Amino acid sequence: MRPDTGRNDPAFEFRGSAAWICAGESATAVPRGTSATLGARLARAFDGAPESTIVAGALPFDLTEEDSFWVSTSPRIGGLAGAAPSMAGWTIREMTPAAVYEAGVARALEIIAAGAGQPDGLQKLVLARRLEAMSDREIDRAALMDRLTADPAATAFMLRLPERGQGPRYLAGASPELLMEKRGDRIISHPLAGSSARSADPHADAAARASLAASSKDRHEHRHVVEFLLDTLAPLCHELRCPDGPEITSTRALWHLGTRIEGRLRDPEEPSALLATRVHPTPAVCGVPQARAAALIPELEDGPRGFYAGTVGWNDRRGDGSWYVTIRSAEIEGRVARLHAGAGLVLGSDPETERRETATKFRTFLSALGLEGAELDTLVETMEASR
Ligand SMILES: C=C(O[C@@H]1C=C(C(=O)O)C=C[C@H]1O)C(=O)O
Repeated sequence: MRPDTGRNDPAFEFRGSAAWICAGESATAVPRGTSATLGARLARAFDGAPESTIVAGALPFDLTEEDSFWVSTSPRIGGLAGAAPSMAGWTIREMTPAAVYEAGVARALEIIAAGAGQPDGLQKLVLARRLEAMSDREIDRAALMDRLTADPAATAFMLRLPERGQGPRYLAGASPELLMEKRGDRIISHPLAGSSARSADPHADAAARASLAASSKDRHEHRHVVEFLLDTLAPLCHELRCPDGPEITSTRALWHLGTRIEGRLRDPEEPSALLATRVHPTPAVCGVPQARAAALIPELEDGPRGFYAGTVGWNDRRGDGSWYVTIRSAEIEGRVARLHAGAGLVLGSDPETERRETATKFRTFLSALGLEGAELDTLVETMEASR
């Protein structure tokens, strides 16, 4: 059953495994700007607004580019969703051919190898590739949102973006990664890094889980993210804790290494949207050192990330809210969905394995588009096999 969100096309909508929140009738756009002015724009949006007001939005990967925010004075909030109507008729184009992606990975690995042992050498880089899915009809966003909700391990989102002249544009996805949640003075971040494809065969699935748990390469990849978050959050918190090592978490398509980090803020007044900008971009989507990685990404990728690998979320009057890493996502414009997927590279990564990982990561959104079963398996296998 679909949640009764009151309207068919809200400016924003988030659905988790147990609750949903979406814009009411009165959503208006927050004036656009970059993260440098976000605090002031949030304050203005909440100034004199009713208690129930919520601001929701998306921050791009590159925080010097403009974000996209909505304010709703009468958001609708409720308990659970469900079901998945079917969709059909897709043409898929790999915008980043396998060979181009692998060449980018190989180049990044050379840079990592050349910097090994040097204090400011590149240690980790997340490289993404692109895919376009074109439907033979206008994409049914309500059906898509229902299908994105199918995985209880992820939070589904659909958010209207500024138009670019080809009609309404949306950011949609099912993110399994919590960047920042704030309730009062308590914060949680649950980074993921280190991945392995799941399998329909229970034995193969258990083996994939076990080999991820034992993989020192993946643990190394993961440790970068946790260390970055602990270092960034430490000055903001008077209490900060996390388990000694990562746990295994999963979505329907992937096993991941994950670590739940919890803290108590020194300044509980700081809005969750701004806390999200402080920790973004983590090495789960960028790299180490951060500035070096952020400069290399546009050089080594074959197109701009836009809102991919940024963050989406919402923020209420008290500053409480939840922000998710914009992955397993796409931009939707008319009949076209533009997908991105990336993989973290460290010393010891292999270009072909990383390319396979991106194919698996595309699976989440492609299955939400209605591609499933043998059709989806064949598509992902072709992507894995193509050269
Ligand atoms: C970059 C993506 O995912 C991120 C990278 C991961 C990895 O490299 O193992 C795992 C989870 C995410 O933090 C993506 O899905 O596009």
